[in-house]
Amino acid sequence: MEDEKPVWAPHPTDGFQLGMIVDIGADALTIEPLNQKGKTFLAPMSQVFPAEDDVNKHVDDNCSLMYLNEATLLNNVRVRYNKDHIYTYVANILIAVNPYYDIPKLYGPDAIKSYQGKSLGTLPPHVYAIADKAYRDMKVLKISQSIIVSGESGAGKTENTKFVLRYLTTTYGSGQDIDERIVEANPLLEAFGNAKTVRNNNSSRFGKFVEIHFNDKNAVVGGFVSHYLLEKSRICMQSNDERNYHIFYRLCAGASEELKKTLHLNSPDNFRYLSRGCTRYFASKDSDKQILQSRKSAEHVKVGSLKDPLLDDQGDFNRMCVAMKKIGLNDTEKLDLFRVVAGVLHLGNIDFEETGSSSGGCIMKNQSDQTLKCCAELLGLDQDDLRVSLTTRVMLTTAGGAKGTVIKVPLKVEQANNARDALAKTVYSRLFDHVVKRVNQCFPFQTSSNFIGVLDIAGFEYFEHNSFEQFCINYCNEKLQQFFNERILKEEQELYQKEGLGVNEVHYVDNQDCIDLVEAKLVGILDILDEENRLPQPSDQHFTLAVQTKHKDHFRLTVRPLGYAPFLFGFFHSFLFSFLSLLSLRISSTVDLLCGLFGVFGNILLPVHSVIVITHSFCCLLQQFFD
Ligand SMILES: Nc1ncnc2c1ncn2[C@@H]1O[C@H](COP(=O)(O)OP(=O)(O)OP(=O)(O)O)[C@@H](O)[C@H]1O
Repeated sequence: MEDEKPVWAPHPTDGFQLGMIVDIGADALTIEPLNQKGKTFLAPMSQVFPAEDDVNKHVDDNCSLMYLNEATLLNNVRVRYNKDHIYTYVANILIAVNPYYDIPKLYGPDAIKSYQGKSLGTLPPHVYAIADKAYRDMKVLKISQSIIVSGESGAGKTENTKFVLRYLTTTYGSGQDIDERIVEANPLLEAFGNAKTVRNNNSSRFGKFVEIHFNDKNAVVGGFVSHYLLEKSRICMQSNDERNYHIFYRLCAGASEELKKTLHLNSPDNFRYLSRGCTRYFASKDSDKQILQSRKSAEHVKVGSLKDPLLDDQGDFNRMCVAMKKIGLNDTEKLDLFRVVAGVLHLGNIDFEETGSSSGGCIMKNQSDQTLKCCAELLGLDQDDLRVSLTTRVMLTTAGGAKGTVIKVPLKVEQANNARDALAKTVYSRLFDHVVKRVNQCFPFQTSSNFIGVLDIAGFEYFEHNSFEQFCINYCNEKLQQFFNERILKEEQELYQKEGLGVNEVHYVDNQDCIDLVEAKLVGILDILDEENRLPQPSDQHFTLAVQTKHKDHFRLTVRPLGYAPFLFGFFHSFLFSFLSLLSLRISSTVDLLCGLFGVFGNILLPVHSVIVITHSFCCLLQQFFD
């Protein structure tokens, strides 16, 4: 840091603030903020950074900053964001800050045309430039390329993924309807796999890897979508402000009277799987008027519709039907999909009660008879089979004279409720698998030379109540981060060394220990979990104890005192929930990763793969900084 020059010093709420160093202590600096003359504060030396000469100037690429540190980088992105330049490079990584409104002409046909064949850096940073670079690399190197889109919920991953797909199909498509089909598949996937959460009205609750395939002339010939980790818990339960998957509401709001009758539909608050969350529809002032009062929940009638410029349940239902037709689904297939969706809703309304007999089992409540009938009819099941499957479990005798005999053991009410919910989750997730499979059949290809893949998966998640799903998502993100570490930091540094470049070693947080904790053979959490699963009487307590014993004092593991533990759950299926509230894994943060990346990218060579990094935590920090 140079004398008499402003510095960035930490600010408790704003991230960083500009100030002058007025005194240097043993470990701390005394800072006088530029906008509060006479007021000073102490800041740790390691958290004070030199500022650029002109803090209002911005650069397209963070690597062009004179001083590369967390504060200059944040400031550069902030200044750009305020001018609607939402994209910034870090070499060939792209940072995107979600503008939450349509920036005029940013993605239009002229913009698409202008990025075609242009090297990175010749035009302002853009997601189209990354897509074009991937295409050119694929063409020149004859190697398939991948674009990783990473960031927290609501950061804009899915929107940017869609821009990449649109760019590639528009610019390098064959001009046939296959290009349109690839783009049209999105509304269908989003209807079944997206939901309103507290952070994002259109949150993808599944991860996907979309491949755009090219022939030997490098023209688009087809696509393929692989999907991961659909959030199943949402099918049966959502928090107050969240909703189930869009399709449920779209069907209730948009189905014709005839379809509504066929599917025995009603307003969302009549279904258990919808009524515990938010039951309002997304609608504009006009479309709200078109939805019949009888289809609206009491909450919707009282408070009004949910508002989002991109979402409208009734209109989206009609758009989805058009998209289904465009990608080749006929009316029968369409109706079959809707029948399963409605069947799941009716399944959730089935109730049980104790029989009062000595067997201790339960029966279906009389009032559920009609619901059972609808559900069985919609799902194509025999009513009695469904009733028996929900109220009993099958046991095979393994010893004695009657070895292999099937015995039906009656379930208690709570067990039957669990069986019902498990069936609903399985049916819906199989339906989602089917939707993806059907979408894939819509853009088939005979041969393909190479592909460009776009990975769009949920970023790190940490809620007040975390379930097994958060555990899996975070584990996946740790693996992704390790890939970054290996691919970008470690390999690049090895290359520098090999080539004798005198570049200082860049230290980064290695998360191998975190990954080992989860996946190591025998002692990893997943193996311990499998082991617990095999016990005749698995329990939360025993599992938690096993993890604690095997990983005493592990840096990544926080163990709550046992007396505090919610060991009330009697059934095995739920033990993970209590386990997760007992042990919290300290995950490596995306910000750590970014700092690692930014630390080295001033010197880095271009890697083969293009990478987009979108960080929401980073955006939150920025937001504070901006206010
Ligand atoms: N480039 C953009 N321009 C305008 N609005 C945007 C842009 N990117 C995102 N948005 C807005 O932000 C919302 C959230 O974006 P998106 O669904 O892509 O986030 P995400 O990172 O995929 O979140 P999740 O992980 O929850 O699926 C979008 O519905 C849209 O309203």
